[in-house]
Amino acid sequence: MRNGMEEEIMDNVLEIEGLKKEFRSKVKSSGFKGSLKNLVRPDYKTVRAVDDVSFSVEKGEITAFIGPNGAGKSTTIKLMTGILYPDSGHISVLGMDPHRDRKKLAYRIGTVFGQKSQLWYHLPPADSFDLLGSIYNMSESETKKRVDYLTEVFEIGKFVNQAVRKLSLGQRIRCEIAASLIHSPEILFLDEPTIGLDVVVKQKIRDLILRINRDSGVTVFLTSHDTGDIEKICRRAIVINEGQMVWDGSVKDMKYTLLNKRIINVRLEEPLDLRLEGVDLLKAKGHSAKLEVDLSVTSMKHVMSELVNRHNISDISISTIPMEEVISAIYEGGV
Ligand SMILES: Nc1ncnc2c1ncn2[C@@H]1O[C@H](COP(=O)(O)OP(=O)(O)OP(=O)(O)O)[C@@H](O)[C@H]1O
Repeated sequence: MRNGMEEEIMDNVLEIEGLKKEFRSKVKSSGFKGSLKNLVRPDYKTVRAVDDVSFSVEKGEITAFIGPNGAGKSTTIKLMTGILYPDSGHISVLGMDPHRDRKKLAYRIGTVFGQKSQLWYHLPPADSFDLLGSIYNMSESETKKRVDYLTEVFEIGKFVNQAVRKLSLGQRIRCEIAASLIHSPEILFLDEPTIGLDVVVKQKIRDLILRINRDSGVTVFLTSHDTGDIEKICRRAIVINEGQMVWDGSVKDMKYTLLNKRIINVRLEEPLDLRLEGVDLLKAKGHSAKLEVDLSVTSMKHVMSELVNRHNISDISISTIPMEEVISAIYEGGV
């Protein structure tokens, strides 16, 4: 019988410990002399793309992996999917070493990389699905059953028999995600799944990710620069900057506790007259105003009672700081 400790370990589908990866690349000098030097005696620089990253992910979690451009997200995903080998540290994906067990792992994970399609461009997605089924050694009937299910869930029946090149981006992404799920993977790595899509299609993709997570318990590890993806589908966020982890916790905590600020939008029966420590006036127009309250300096109770004492309020709303600002503050090291 397994003890509690083993149980815990079994529940982690991803385990990363002290992960490091450096790249050495040529430094390009400009001008004629520089070009000659590049050829004869090039200078090299070392970039520490992933610098001592550690985290674990439980089965069924949907995690956002975020960070500014060049932070090390793609490199970490490439290390977890066995495309790259780490300089040091330990990675276990579904109990396997991704680099050593790369082929075995491919049967159990799905990947959608924004720029790299797994669908054959001139073929209809339906044909790619069949081909993928045979690549994953699935029987014809197994593939058919799975494709029928995914076609229904992803609502792609109307265009699944049209060549990929004729599909809109939103239609193609739906087919890409369906393709990544043909072999019923246990972990799905999604790199920028909603990039370039309109708001309606973005929402559709988010709903689909949630649905497949709920229906099959697939673990989702997602990178995105879109705060909507993070807020609407992820409960947890891991933030990386310059190769180092700067946050690992719930998305809710990021908003509520990390930046201890609130926004008050208020409409009054007269222009605002309020000067309080810890309260910044962000915008004022006529009888309306937008205030930012720093809860580490003052309390909401105090600000509200001052407002009520001094003014006749027609309308008021209190909200948290927009996610974009929370994330920028983390990136800039402001929290
Ligand atoms: N093959 C490579 N050779 C040299 N440097 C590399 C290589 N791949 C990545 N890097 C460098 O490693 C750092 C991390 O890159 P990475 O692609 O992992 O960032 P990212 O967080 O995925 O960025 P983005 O959001 O722009 O995709 C960057 O400085 C990048 O230039």
